[in-house]
Amino acid sequence: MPNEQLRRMDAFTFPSYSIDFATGEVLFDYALTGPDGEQRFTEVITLPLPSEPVTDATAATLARVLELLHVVAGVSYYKAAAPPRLVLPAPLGAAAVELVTAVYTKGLAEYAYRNDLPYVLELRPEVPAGTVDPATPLDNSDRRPLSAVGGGKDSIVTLEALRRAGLDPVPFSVNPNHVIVAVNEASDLVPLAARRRLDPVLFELNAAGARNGHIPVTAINSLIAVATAVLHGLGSVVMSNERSASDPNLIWQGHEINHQWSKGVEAEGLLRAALAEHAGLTEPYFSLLRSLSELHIARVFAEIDRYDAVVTSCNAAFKLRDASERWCRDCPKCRFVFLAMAPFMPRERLTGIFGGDLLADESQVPGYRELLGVDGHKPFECVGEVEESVVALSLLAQQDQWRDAPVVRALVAALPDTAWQAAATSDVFTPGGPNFVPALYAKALTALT
Ligand SMILES: CC(=O)N[C@H]1[C@@H](OP(=O)(O)OP(=O)(O)OC[C@H]2O[C@@H](n3ccc(=O)[nH]c3=O)[C@H](O)[C@@H]2O)O[C@H](CO)[C@@H](O)[C@@H]1O[C@H](C)C(=O)N[C@@H](C)C(=O)N[C@@H](CCC(=O)O)C(=O)O
Ligand SMILES: Nc1ncnc2c1ncn2[C@@H]1O[C@H](COP(=O)(O)OP(=O)(O)OP(=O)(O)O)[C@@H](O)[C@H]1O
Repeated sequence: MPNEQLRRMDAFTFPSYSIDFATGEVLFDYALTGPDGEQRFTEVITLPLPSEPVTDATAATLARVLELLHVVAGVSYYKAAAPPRLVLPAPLGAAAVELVTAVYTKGLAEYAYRNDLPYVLELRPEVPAGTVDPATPLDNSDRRPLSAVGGGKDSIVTLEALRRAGLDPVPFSVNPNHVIVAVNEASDLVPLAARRRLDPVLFELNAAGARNGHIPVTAINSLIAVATAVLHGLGSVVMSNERSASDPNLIWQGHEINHQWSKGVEAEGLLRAALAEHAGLTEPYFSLLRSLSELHIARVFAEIDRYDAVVTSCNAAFKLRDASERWCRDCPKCRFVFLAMAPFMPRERLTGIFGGDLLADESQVPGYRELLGVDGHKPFECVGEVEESVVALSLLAQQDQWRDAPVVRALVAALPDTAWQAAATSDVFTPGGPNFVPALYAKALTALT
């Protein structure tokens, strides 16, 4: 469909969804509609099947989770045109509507900002009139947790915290690539995996110049994880989203623009409330690392060495096409994670993990200046706060192994006195902020930190 026609689309709808219990295949249909006709999409998600037959009660709860996932996963296709109307397929309760509204506004805020589409920040879904039958309550909170694994340091810390506390986690990933497979192998735990296939038509539209941009992928992966946990009779889905994920990159048109919005604590609360209301799940989902800073997580990770040969936090390794093998060593996330780990491990170990020494490479200085708040705003990436980078740098400046590294010297010279004063009183190693971690799990984290 030509781009001009896409731009004239006036509504995004959700025609149908279905699940096949023989294959685990879930089909989600979407449509962009407008004066020139419609553009249909089908996303396919394949859930891992349990060995036991699925009971009616499980199928009913699963259907409720999939109803939420159908609507949330639509963001990938909505964004190809960003029409003014978002027309939901069925009545929803207040908490579910709040989640959906936030996913399409706050979750698409970076996309709205980069494409200069301020109305997306104000989008309100049209909800069909009617009531929703109350969900049957399901309390699986005493079952084995499903631990989402993204291949990076954060989910490794969570997996190890749960394992060491005897909680017997089941690693789980959506579309595990070779990095995630290697992390799971290093863990010696038996993982579950779901497959997610975006409609190839989306890539054709992208190539032809359709609107494109960042989407709240963690909200989608999280609901796929909850669906898998329900299907397998497992307990809570445990995420590894850190404190700083809740902090915005910038303010635009009076709205917070946060690249990591669906990793933040607001999204976590909305998802939990929607799952409780719509699916009856009492303890479905939380982030174990919510109260920790990235720097704190890096310090904990340094105590664990069984994943050194495989851990990869760089997003370039997770692209659908032309992915890097492991760390690309030239993006904000590589720079930040290198800086965050450096104070807590021998230089040789760190350069072994990354395949190179970023603090020896002066071409990295401009990127590090952004992370340290000297230039520009916090990059649109999964990186910690400026304060965390400054604290890491101040620790490096005190260590013989790093003090004379060219990048460390250049950055120490670039930072104003005020930044050092802020670092000196920083609370980055003091857990804090709101979280939803149940008491049993909080103990698992405390034991590791
Ligand atoms: C790997 C990555 O960072 N991808 C972002 C990148 O996409 P790119 O085109 O370079 O590569 P692909 O990921 O292979 O995607 C191809 C196109 O497919 C569409 N798409 C992909 C996944 C999806 O769920 N829905 C989609 O519509 C999209 O049109 C792509 O062009 O740039 C894109 C545009 O800015 C980003 O949307 C891609 O981000 C992925 C969705 C992704 O998985 N990103 C995570 C690594 C990520 O950014 N995580 C955040 C958490 C953000 C959150 O709130 O959840 C983080 O770690 O901070
Ligand atoms: N493919 C995936 N399948 C399931 N969960 C995922 C996937 N990718 C990321 N996640 C989860 O989403 C959350 C955010 O991902 P993120 O990439 O920030 O974390 P990570 O890979 O654990 O660590 P790092 O921040 O070091 O990259 C984490 O809880 C992670 O486990």
